[in-house]
Amino acid sequence: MSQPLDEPLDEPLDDQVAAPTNAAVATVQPPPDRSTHRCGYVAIIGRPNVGKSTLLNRLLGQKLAITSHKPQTTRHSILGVSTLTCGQILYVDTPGLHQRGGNALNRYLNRAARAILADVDLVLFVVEALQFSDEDALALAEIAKAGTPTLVAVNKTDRITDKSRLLPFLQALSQRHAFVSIVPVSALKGHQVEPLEAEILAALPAGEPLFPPDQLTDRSERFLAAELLREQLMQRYGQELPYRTTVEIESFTLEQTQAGPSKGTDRAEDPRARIHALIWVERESQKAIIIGHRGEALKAAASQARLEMQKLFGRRVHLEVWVKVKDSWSSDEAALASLGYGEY
Ligand SMILES: Nc1nc2c(ncn2[C@@H]2O[C@H](COP(=O)(O)OP(=O)(O)OP(=O)(O)O)[C@@H](O)[C@H]2O)c(=O)[nH]1
Repeated sequence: MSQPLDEPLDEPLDDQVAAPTNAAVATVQPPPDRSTHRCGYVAIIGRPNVGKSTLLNRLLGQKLAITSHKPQTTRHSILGVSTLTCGQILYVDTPGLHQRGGNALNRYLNRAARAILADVDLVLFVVEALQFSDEDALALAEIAKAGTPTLVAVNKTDRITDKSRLLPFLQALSQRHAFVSIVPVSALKGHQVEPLEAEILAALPAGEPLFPPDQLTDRSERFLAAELLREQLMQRYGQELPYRTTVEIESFTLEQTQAGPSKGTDRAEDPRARIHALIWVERESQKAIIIGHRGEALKAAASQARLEMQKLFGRRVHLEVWVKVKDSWSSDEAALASLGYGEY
């Protein structure tokens, strides 16, 4: 059984729609010598909810990774490409390392984070100012095991009114591991992000760019569409329900909205994306909650997701969303693999 939306969610294109460009360009002064051009992979690691995805979006200068106030929003690693005048930084956002290793999804998330740690040039370890929990210690233990050079971003400094409290925290942190450096930041407010970026760049090996300068990610629009819909589920529904859901893009096609070039230009209009998405839940009762009274809840979520997709893709989007029940998808390894959680 599936539930379509009453009406298509196809509204006029927002004037603010921007193509995915890399707005972080030229935040660091280029060194005169071209041979110092740097390029490398940086894994963003930390416990759930510490602000990894928010920091990645800030470093990229635009939203790529989804965020919410709930822990474990990130389930897939995602590559964000930041092309600067004197280097290219390839950020890998990872699912938060966590202790609750219980079900198949959690085991998958930990495996994913560990595999990435061993395979990058630099680790950006994100912790929260004045907080160092058992989960942070667990993440640091994994980092130490991998032996990769590590820089720390001490995030959420905007929450600390008495900044003098930070110094002893930073000193204690420096005793825990031989970090390359420790930089206090606020990903939310954008404080100290440029000095952090300069430190990251300086710690990368010399090398030519691996991606074209206008490429923001290696992930497809299809993948990003699923993530943007899942973000709405994380942000809008109760504490537990989002963890019992996942999103699958059943079809993603591009259709030309006009036969020839747009009026007054010699360029054909960008093709519109036509997306059919499935939201998988584990029980009929969850399906009813996702859909809401007369479909209002689902319609609001899908409508916002569609606007976010248009912003990221820089093209019009027609989105149809259906909700289906798949029993215990999150605890079954085979079901996980069928939903795209099979890389690690
Ligand atoms: N006050 C404050 N809040 C922040 C900051 N950075 C992130 N947050 C908030 O912290 C919450 C979690 O942020 P995310 O970026 O989703 O965290 P994450 O580490 O990617 O989370 P996981 O997906 O669980 O791994 C969100 O509500 C953010 O708005 C910050 O610098 N200051």
